[in-house]
Amino acid sequence: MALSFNPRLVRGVSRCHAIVTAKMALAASCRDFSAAEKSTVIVNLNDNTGVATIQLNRPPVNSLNLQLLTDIKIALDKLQMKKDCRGMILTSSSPGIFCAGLDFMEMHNPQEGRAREFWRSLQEVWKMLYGSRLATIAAINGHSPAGGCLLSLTCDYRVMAQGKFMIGLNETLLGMVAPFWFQDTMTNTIGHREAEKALQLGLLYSGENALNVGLIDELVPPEKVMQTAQVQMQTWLKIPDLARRLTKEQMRGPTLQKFVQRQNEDVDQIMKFIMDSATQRSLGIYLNTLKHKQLTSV
Ligand SMILES: CC/C=C\C/C=C\C/C=C\C=C\CC(=O)SCCNC(=O)CCNC(=O)[C@H](O)C(C)(C)COP(=O)(O)OP(=O)(O)OC[C@H]1O[C@@H](n2cnc3c(N)ncnc32)[C@H](O)[C@@H]1OP(=O)(O)O
Repeated sequence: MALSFNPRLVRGVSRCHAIVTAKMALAASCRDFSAAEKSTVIVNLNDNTGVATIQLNRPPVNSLNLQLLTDIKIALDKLQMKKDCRGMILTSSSPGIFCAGLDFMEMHNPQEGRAREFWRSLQEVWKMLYGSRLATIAAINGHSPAGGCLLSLTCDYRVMAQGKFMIGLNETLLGMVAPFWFQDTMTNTIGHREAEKALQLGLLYSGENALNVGLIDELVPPEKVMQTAQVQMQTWLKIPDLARRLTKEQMRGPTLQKFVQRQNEDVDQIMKFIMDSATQRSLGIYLNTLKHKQLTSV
């Protein structure tokens, strides 16, 4: 079985059971494309529809560490090389949490070499997703702060689960500045004025408010998130691939070009920032706040 769990992190047997059940249900018409035995993603491609699903599978919160980023990249590489794959739905195997953003363990007192590799992997995953030839839909089945929000923003369409879930780029709450390409992705989605507020205040939106500002496209009951994403995917796949893809390239091209020009500079800036003792102090304070559950949404 292609699942590996750290028992300390798994909250109950029911979650494990749900994943196994979901895998069995998909097995009939789908091929398993998971990167490796211990992969932190579950990947399936439905041969009939040409639609793939990538499930983030790193309990308890799918925080993005080097391994998860690497596995996402491998999965995307494989899918994009398959001619018959036309669409991809990005979701989580842990209902209630889409993705908690970057793994604090990669950010808190890191080794510089590892930190560089980590940041380059994040850049690579963003670039691949934002420029993907596939039609992409985020099925946001839970909380989606910071890097989780960024992942969903790379997709062409976002469906989110109703409930007490939060989504947004909350970097300033951590005493951090969302890099320019996080900011650009946000601005391209919700417009300059709303992004200015969202980014400076580190706003975490409720589903309703995210819908109001255009951060997500649909808000549905949790059990309907996947189904809604699949129905929506049919709309995107009705459009001839080449026309849709070239339009996406033209719309996103300037953002991607700006990114490529400044990619190395971005790594250097992030390294300077993350290796600084004041940053680490402020991150330590945030981690302490997190333990006491003071995060709220607007
Ligand atoms: C090398 C480069 C490094 C840094 C780059 C520097 C600068 C760039 C600028 C900024 C970029 C930032 C992008 C980010 O993504 S930063 C991450 C921001 N994420 C958050 O603020 C989310 C924090 N988490 C939460 O709010 C909640 O956990 C939740 C809402 C997602 C889920 O709440 P729950 O109540 O369901 O679960 P918890 O009990 O809170 O968590 C369970 C468990 O998981 C741990 N955890 C949560 N989030 C993270 C995380 N991001 N990384 C690692 N671990 C995380 C949490 O501590 C709990 O652990 P324990 O069970 O207590 O051991």
